[in-house]
Amino acid sequence: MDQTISNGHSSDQSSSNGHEENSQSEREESILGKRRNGSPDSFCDPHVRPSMPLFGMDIGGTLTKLVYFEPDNIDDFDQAEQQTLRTIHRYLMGSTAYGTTGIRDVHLEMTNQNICGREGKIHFIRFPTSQMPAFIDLAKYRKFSGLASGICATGGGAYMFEEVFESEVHLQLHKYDELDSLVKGIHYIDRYNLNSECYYFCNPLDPNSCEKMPFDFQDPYPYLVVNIGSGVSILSVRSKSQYSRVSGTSLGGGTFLGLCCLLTGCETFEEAIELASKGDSENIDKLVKDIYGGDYNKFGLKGDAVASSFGQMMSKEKRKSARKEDLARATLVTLTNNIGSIARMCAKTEKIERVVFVGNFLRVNTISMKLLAFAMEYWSNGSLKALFLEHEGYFGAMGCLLEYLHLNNPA
Ligand SMILES: Nc1ncnc2c1ncn2[C@@H]1O[C@H](COP(=O)(O)OP(=O)(O)OP(=O)(O)O)[C@@H](O)[C@H]1O
Ligand SMILES: CC(C)(CO)[C@@H](O)C(=O)NCCC(=O)O
Repeated sequence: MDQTISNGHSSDQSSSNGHEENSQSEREESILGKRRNGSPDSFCDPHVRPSMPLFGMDIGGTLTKLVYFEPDNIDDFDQAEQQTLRTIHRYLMGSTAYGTTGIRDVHLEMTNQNICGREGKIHFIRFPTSQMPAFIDLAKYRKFSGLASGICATGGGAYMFEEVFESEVHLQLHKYDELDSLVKGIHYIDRYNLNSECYYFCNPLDPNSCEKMPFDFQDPYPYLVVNIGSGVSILSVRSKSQYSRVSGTSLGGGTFLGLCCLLTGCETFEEAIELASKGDSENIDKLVKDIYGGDYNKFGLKGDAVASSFGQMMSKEKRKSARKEDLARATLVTLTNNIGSIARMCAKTEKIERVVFVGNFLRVNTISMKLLAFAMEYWSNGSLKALFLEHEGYFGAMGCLLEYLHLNNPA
């Protein structure tokens, strides 16, 4: 299969990086500005009906995320579309698990959505990108080639798998840039989620009273996005249509999972997080007090701060007594703190106070979210706020569908 995959075709994709045309941003302003949380306005021009079904797919380095808009009233469509929609409905809605690895995140489903004059629901589905050959076989078998609308796709895989989709499935991928899509998806989902999308952890410095609280993200600019996927991209977002990628690091969610598998023999992300939840990183890391016997006062370093991640592992004895749980926890803490530290420096350089952490690394991972909340507050003396979004890793997939609707349905 590798032989049939092309790496090319990227040159026709222009990067917007904050230089989107005004007409596009004004159009979006007028579209997105209309409604917040559930008023009956339509997302785009209700007179221009895109053909169904509507899918958006983000093919990432580790996970593929799929959003599907399911119209409520299937009887409104012509016969051919009805047939396709019923088949999709039977397959996708019949279950919450597909094969051994595909999952529909039912808790994230968005109801009462109005896209181009159609009421419906948005569904959120994910599977490992390593399963793409099986997905392509399924698409062939289920005759996805009949989908008049094609599939909107983003992420590196939109480029890598474009040719194989065309030659094997006879399906065109409409490609969109992953970071443009990410920003668009964040703005749409935050605005149109009937439940609160954005949250923070209050009292992050006190483990006994630290708890999740809703955050009003209505007037968010400027803010930093830290997208923790396989790798990490950091964006400075100045308005609905203006952003730039200010930094990134290859030490991301993929690094956590890769190192954890190596060090503990675990096989899945869920297993790695479960191990970490039972571990103690202080058995693995060297703390300031392990070096100073207490605080390093001159530069405000508390004795409990980590001086050297994995620093105890230079000792043979300590290596012998290291438990899998401790190693998993130390790996998680190391990666999280490093990302937090880079995010803090970017926020300082960009003179930004709100830092929004997204990406599937944060899935079922309250440990990292609380650590990031703590790190932002503690190391900035309370001037930075860590924010989180419920739809974690799905913004790119949502955003690329929106890009398609904008381009094809100018308001
Ligand atoms: N079920 C899962 N399987 C594998 N990794 C998972 C899972 N759930 C959460 N993760 C974490 O999420 C990360 C992937 O996040 P995400 O889907 O946002 O990125 P991606 O799009 O695959 O990567 P990139 O954007 O860098 O191409 C993994 O590296 C891992 O740390
Ligand atoms: C390469 C991407 C953008 C793919 O999503 C991501 O994995 C990433 O931002 N990696 C970090 C690359 C770097 O800036 O070092």
